[in-house]
Amino acid sequence: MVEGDEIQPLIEAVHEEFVPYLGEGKVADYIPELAKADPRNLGIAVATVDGRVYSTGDDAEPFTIQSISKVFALTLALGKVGDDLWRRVGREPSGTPFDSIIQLEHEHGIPRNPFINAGALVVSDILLSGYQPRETIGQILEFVRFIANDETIAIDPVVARSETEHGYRNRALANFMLGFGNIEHAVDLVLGVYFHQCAIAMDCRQLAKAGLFLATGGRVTHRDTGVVSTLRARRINALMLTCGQYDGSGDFAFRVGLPSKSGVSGGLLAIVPGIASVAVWSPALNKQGNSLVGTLVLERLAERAGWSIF
Ligand SMILES: NC(=O)CC[C@H](N)C(=O)O
Repeated sequence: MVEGDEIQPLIEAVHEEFVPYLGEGKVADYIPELAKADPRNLGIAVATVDGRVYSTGDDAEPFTIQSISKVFALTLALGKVGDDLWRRVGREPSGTPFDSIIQLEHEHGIPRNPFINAGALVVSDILLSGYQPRETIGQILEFVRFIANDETIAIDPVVARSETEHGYRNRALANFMLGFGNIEHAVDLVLGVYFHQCAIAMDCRQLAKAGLFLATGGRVTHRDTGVVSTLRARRINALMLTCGQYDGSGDFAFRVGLPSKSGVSGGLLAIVPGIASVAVWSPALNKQGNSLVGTLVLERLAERAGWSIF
């Protein structure tokens, strides 16, 4: 298994190997601001459990983390309400696209899992309980800054506004679940929280550091403290493996073999339990709405480093 100083030359080699593929796939355009992304960007960062960070390519370029934020919002919500959360959200892969509404009618407004949009909207609704949207957004941002040990992480207001103006499907999902009694706050407030968490901007190094608590069994490396219990960290990893790539989760587990979460801006976070947290960013997407080159990079990296949970 590749470790320590062997990681930097490895990620540089994998970066070089996949530069010729940049431009394949399609940048998301249903949020107009995301359509401006350059499909030729590729950044890779690896944060190891000993606190070191290795990175290459466009590793210092911030991008909005979009659905990767669902991991952090879920962690925060589990901290607030514990296993009660699972009365309102399931834990099964959906086998449908991230913004699908189809299962919600059959399943009475209970989303399949917290990583599809419907599930994340319920998580936002849970986080809103007892707080104003501004406070809730502040709590999510503070949590991300804490786990990444980086106070400079911020929300991109232009992307948040762009999605607020065009988030028709998310509005439909929230209203539909409100009709089933599985949304408790006004839809605009829930969407406000959700769109702002999706617009948290980070570069690959910051994202890899933010995910590290899932590789350490729940501990942050910069302070001698736990964020979640080891059991909860394992369970979040289990959900990332089964649901983190939407209807591409099975193929991702087959090819990469690591718990992961994707975002429609082309970011990917993958966890190597006990070893590292890996962030890859390349904006052009595959059919499932996950980074096309990012997935290939993770597949090669996991293979060459000998990283797999299996
Ligand atoms: N897959 C994603 O990253 C989706 C996030 C995006 N903000 C949306 O709700 O559509």
